[in-house]
Amino acid sequence: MSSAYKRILLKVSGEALAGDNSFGIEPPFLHGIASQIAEVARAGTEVAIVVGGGNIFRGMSGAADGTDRVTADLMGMLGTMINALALSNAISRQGIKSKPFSAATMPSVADTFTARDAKQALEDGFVVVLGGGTGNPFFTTDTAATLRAIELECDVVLKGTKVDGVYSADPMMDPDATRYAEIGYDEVIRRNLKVMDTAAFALARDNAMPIIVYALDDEAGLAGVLEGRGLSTRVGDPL
Ligand SMILES: Nc1ncnc2c1ncn2[C@@H]1O[C@H](COP(=O)(O)OP(=O)(O)OP(=O)(O)O)[C@@H](O)[C@H]1O
Ligand SMILES: O=c1ccn([C@@H]2O[C@H](COP(=O)(O)O)[C@@H](O)[C@H]2O)c(=O)[nH]1
Repeated sequence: MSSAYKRILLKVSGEALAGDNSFGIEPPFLHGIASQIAEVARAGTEVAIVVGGGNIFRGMSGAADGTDRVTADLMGMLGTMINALALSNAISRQGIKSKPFSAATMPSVADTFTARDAKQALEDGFVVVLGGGTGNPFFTTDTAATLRAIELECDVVLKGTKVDGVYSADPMMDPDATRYAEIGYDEVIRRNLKVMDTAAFALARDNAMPIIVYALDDEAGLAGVLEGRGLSTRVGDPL
């Protein structure tokens, strides 16, 4: 296997960890994703991961149910930490060194994220799994993924999710939606395509960080997507 990328930032959707359920972590899905990550790491690509938390708690829905937004977002960020611990452990069980970091200080749980320490861990051959999002309310793990990719000088963000790319409309809602093979940052923002939030796309644009959106259950797997096989959409400046 050969990949054009030396260091990648993989965003793993929290919802994908729940598999066919709407909540929690399903071990076969967790271990399937960990095995794809281990394959890529074994082949020499440095991998940093940001995990979402949609399978545990989303701040917006908590706030809609009456919890104040800041508290609800803190709960959401803690949810991503649960996923980060689970994924880091699953990667270690594949025989690949992995270290979780937390955006919030919780020393008995994980090292606190600093770009310096996370970069050092990557250079030492660890897959780093970054929980707690950006550490700030009113953000998402998509923005955290883009931010960390820039801080860690990654070559690309891979957004692994339930759909196989960016569509003209939400493909879960509109069966006539069509997939883009490639789309520019400004167009994805102008068309308000919701596969990632606008803040994440704007940060990526301003720092020329390319994003590849693909389905975590793509047959080609993460390794194949990195080699340009499988279905995906590249968001970025025209090649
Ligand atoms: N134009 C679009 N193209 C593709 N997907 C879209 C589009 N608009 C909305 N979506 C939806 O965006 C979803 C992916 O984003 P979402 O933020 O919900 O998930 P995630 O960030 O991967 O999950 P989590 O919050 O659990 O980590 C897809 O499942 C899809 O239904
Ligand atoms: O930087 C961040 C990242 C996340 N949150 C909260 O966590 C949940 C889960 O994250 P998803 O990106 O939706 O998977 C999110 O709904 C926010 O409530 C945050 O506050 N700040």
